[in-house]
Amino acid sequence: MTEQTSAPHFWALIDVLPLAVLYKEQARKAVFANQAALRLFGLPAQQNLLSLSDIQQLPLNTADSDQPFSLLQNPLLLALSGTELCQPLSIAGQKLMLQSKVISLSFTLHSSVVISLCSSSLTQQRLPAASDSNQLLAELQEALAFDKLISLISTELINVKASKLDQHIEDALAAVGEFCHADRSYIFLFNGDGSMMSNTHEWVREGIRAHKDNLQQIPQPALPYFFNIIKQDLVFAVDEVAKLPPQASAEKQEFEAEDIQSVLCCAMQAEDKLLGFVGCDMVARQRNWTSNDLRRMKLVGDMLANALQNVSYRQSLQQVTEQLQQANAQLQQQAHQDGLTGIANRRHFDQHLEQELQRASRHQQQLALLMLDIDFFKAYNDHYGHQAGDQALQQVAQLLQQQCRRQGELAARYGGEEFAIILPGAGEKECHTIAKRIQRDLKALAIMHQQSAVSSLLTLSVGFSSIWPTQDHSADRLIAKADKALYQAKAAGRNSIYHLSDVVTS
Ligand SMILES: Nc1nc2c(ncn2[C@@H]2O[C@H](COP(=O)(O)OP(=O)(O)OP(=O)(O)O)[C@@H](O)[C@H]2O)c(=O)[nH]1
Repeated sequence: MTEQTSAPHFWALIDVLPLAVLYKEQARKAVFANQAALRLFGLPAQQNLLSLSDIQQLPLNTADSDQPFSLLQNPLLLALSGTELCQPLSIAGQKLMLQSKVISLSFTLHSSVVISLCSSSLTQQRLPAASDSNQLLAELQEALAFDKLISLISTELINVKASKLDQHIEDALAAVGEFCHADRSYIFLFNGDGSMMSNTHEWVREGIRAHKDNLQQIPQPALPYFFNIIKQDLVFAVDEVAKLPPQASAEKQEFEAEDIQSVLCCAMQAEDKLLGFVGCDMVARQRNWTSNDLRRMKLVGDMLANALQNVSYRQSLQQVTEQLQQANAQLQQQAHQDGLTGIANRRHFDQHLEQELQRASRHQQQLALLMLDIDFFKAYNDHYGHQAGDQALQQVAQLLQQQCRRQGELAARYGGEEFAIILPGAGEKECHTIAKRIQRDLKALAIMHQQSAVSSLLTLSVGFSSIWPTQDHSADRLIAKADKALYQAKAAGRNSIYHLSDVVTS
């Protein structure tokens, strides 16, 4: 017995009652049967914990025709799923009355179902009349239909996409509105600190006025009684708005302005956080809310709260993922970029040259490398200052970048005032043309250099090498070749273009 409850005294008492009792905490699977129930079903005294499949096997027949119940109409299963019943039936020819109640006991976290089976003669006066039986049947069918619909919607809601959430919420609101015979059902969500609420979704019966648009950002002081009750009790149930207490005058005024006669709201909580509430109104007539209405509303509230929470988790996860991806891309770019000039840095240059060498070797294409160095740059720095030197480096870098228009072409800062350009597919003639164009464009920028020995403007020297790469070619060899040509251009007087030993002065 200790398996299904933390209150053994309570069970010791129930166990010896002469009345047959079945008990199930809603969060647990097993159903506890007391001694009288076991005797009634002809089960051994020790088998006081029954599974749902044990329950299905019990010899239960209809009261009038002694036929076994179909699965969907089995009153024990209906009662255990939370439908409150008062129904005649027969067990082994004995006429009995089944009564079930959903209750909350202080020592259990969840509500529980208590089912009693007693001789129908004891409850003769409470037996339903023929018309009541039809009513009972209609209620049962409705309860069943509601449970089916809700389990369908909740299955859909488990992994609902943000784009489909609104549709599913509206379906759930329509279901709860219909099954609670309400005229309007809705969801309100609280803002971050719970000081304001807004109507986010609404369902209205045909002919009933919608109010959603007028119910946005309602502050707590506007409806203080309602805010307090829903936050403290998690349920706000009013059968007759006219009978609201004096301290609820603001609420009464608001409800009357919306022609509301009865209201039922249940909090939506996720992980102990109050997200908002789901509720419904009676407009055309007044209604005394039943425990079934409350159960349905709670069920829908829990379901929607979970769905809203899941979608919000997934959205924030997606947001964080996107931020991380952006930060990663930025880091990646920074790792490949020269801080001063913004063009490729030496690390990027090395990787790119290696890739292009392999590609050129695979496709048997030429690959050219230009090395470019500003002339008399120390003198420029000394004369115009380091900051002006930085600006000149940036201008040159931009100019070189503009030369790289085709796929695979890359301009990089090789180090200090030395730059490099990788030109896949370029032969000597093309390299020379590009080098000339660079010198011409630099001249057009007209960066003054009074201390230069070759010109009054900033100039640069170029060395290049163009090869047909094979497996044996290494990046180091290509760089060494272009660098040697650059050295020769410098030695030959600067502001020159050199291709190994062939000097072509500008
Ligand atoms: N402003 C600035 N100057 C730099 C930077 N990196 C290197 N330099 C300077 O570039 C100058 C290079 O001087 P050298 O290697 O003597 O060459 P040079 O004066 O250009 O002479 P040649 O190359 O022979 O024409 C040095 O004064 C460095 O301080 C930089 O990021 N900013």
